[in-house]
Amino acid sequence: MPAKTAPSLKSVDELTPREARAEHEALGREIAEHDQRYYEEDAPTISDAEYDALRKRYEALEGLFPELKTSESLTQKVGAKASEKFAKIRHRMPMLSLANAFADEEVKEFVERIRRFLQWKADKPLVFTAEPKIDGLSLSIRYEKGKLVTAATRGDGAEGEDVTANARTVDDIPHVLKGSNPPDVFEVRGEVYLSHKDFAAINERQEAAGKPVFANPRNAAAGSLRQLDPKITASRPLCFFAYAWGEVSAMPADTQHGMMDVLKHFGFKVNPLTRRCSSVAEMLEHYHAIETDRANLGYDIDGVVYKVDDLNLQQRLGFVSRSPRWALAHKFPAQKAVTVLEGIEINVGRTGSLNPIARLRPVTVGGVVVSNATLHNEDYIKGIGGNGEKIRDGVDIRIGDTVIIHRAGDVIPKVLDVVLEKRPAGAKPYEFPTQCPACGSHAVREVNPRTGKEDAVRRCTGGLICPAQARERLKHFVSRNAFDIEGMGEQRIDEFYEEGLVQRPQDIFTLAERNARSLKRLENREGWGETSVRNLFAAIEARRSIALNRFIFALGIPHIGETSARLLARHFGSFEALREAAKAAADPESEAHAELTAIGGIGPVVAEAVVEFFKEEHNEEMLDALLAQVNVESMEAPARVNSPVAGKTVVFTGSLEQMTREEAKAMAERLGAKVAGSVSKKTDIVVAGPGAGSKLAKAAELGVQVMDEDGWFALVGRA
Ligand SMILES: NC(=O)c1ccc[n+]([C@@H]2O[C@H](COP(=O)([O-])OP(=O)(O)OC[C@H]3O[C@@H](n4cnc5c(N)ncnc54)[C@H](O)[C@@H]3O)[C@@H](O)[C@H]2O)c1
Ligand SMILES: [Zn+2]
Repeated sequence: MPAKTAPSLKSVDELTPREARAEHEALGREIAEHDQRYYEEDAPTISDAEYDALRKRYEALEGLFPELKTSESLTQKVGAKASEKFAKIRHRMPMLSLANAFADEEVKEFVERIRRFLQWKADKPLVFTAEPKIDGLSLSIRYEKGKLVTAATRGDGAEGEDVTANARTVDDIPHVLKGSNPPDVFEVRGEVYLSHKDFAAINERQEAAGKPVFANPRNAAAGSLRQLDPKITASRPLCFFAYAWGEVSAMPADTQHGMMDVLKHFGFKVNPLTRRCSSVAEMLEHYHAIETDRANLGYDIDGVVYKVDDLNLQQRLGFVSRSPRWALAHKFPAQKAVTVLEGIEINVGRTGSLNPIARLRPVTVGGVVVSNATLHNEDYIKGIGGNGEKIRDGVDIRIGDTVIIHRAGDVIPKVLDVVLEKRPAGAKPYEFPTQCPACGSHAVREVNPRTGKEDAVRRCTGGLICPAQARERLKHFVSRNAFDIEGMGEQRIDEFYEEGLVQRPQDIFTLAERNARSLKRLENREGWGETSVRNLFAAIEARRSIALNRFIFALGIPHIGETSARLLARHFGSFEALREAAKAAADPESEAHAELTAIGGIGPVVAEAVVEFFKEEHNEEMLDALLAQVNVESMEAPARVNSPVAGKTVVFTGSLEQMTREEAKAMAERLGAKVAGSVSKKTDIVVAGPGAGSKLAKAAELGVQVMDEDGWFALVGRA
């Protein structure tokens, strides 16, 4: 979090020049930090409305103290510098921002200003276009002789990021201009955005993969376009609306709306809600119509953009520092409403997170009836969350409270504040459940061993038996490095789960038997035949016997990846031994507990997860049923490996050329070494390939033995 500027209690005109300078400087720093998060990292920490308020104050300071307005001022700048991660493209015509307005009155002033500037007669109509302001990120696409040659983000307006390969994966962006006679050079500009539906799907996938979710569709769109790997961009269904242009060798129209028709002609989508207006009243009418329709559009917009229609007049009007004089963004007010919190429900996510949902007395916000809102997490309700995730210090949220809800562009509204004066007598602090409402298992907040901090999210420990998580867990269970059942992909699991055929892991192994008995036979499924069914059953049969490490990994115990599974398998040799030890280790004073935590490579977090897993009665039942179906192969008691690296800790760094990282790791482990991710005093050997950086430096500093790949092979042989 940036240092929050203490909100000055004084209005701008009460400040001394010194105070103004100090505040201007502090605000500038704060805004720059938000810009960095928003433009560079695609992860803002404050809402756009809050950001706009900071900007407004900053501009007001410069308005009254013009000496603060230097060329370094943020009022002179657009966006943020292009990221170093990308190649740069210099814009032949700068990509600018837009002046903002919030009140209807400001729209009137905007039109009057333009009339004065052009000395336009009072009774002569002046035409504007009014169109939705799409909340995405702008992109400039250059076509030469009708062919797409480059695509760049706005960056700081002068220079953007080269995202050509990524832009080519967007369906709405033609690779070749359609229609006839495109200008030799035609730079098309517009907005890349994501629909609400696709945004929700992307976040679901992010969550399922344990990756951070995006705050809103804009960030998700920006994060998706600004990828170093165009394949990732291609997997995200980005959309594009064209609404402007940069360099054009021969202008094909002389009005804004005429240019929209041209863009359409060349194969672009242009927004259908664009209107021509010839008075302020018409502009405002269209603004309010769009505002009312906003929730039904299926994508985020954050206002309406007015533009002078006549391109000659646009030319005459020109620019003021960072925005054209002929355009205005009329933003929608943040949408807030007051209602009563009637209850709190806990929704269990696909990865076991317990998500609190506010049940609200239905209330209309911006034309939409809202009856649910997110409460984020336990700490948010308690009023102790960090990271801006709290309403106000120490203010908790209780059932019966009168609350202020906020519906921003995002899809899920949130509870923003509590009206404490209206708290009913006897309202009690909310007790967050410690058991999963979906399966009854314990729900815990993990402690990050590195920071010692509790995770904000409470998670169900039910794993495979929790219906809320079952599908994801089943997918993991059959995945490549677990049971690896051919023909049981993610989609099949989804189908079988929905049809009630496979809901628990053991069901997979009774599928053939049940099929033989049932009338509802797999052979009768659409697109299936005897052969496909036979193949599936054969694939399942082939896995009735499984290696111990794979079996442990397949269980999906939190924090047990392949490596820990292998370590546990090697240490205990059989599943029964592991199970017994884990149960005995429930007593933290026990020998078994000491033994578990002493296994090399198994830290306290993993040990705790193992203990928790075997503590659950549901898991025990599932295991009994599963073990009645499959044979878990025992492992030889760990052979004392006799190799020059046995018992040593090895770190691989840099790019390896003779083996993959995984191979290297497997090899070292086979030879009895422990492979670590970072260099510490405990490290014995660092194997460094080309490009090794900080780890190499650290090794030198600690005096750790360093060798290259050849050195490694010389030491351990090519076995
Ligand atoms: N929350 C944060 O931390 C944070 C930080 C930085 C910026 N922001 C947000 O970004 C805004 C400033 O960004 P900005 O400089 O891009 O200005 P802007 O978003 O207010 O307006 C300019 C942009 O509007 C877009 N646009 C969408 N539809 C358009 C249309 N039909 N015609 C023309 N342009 C259209 C273009 O991409 C253009 O670059 C702030 O007002 C704030 O809302 C938020
Ligand atoms: Zn559960």
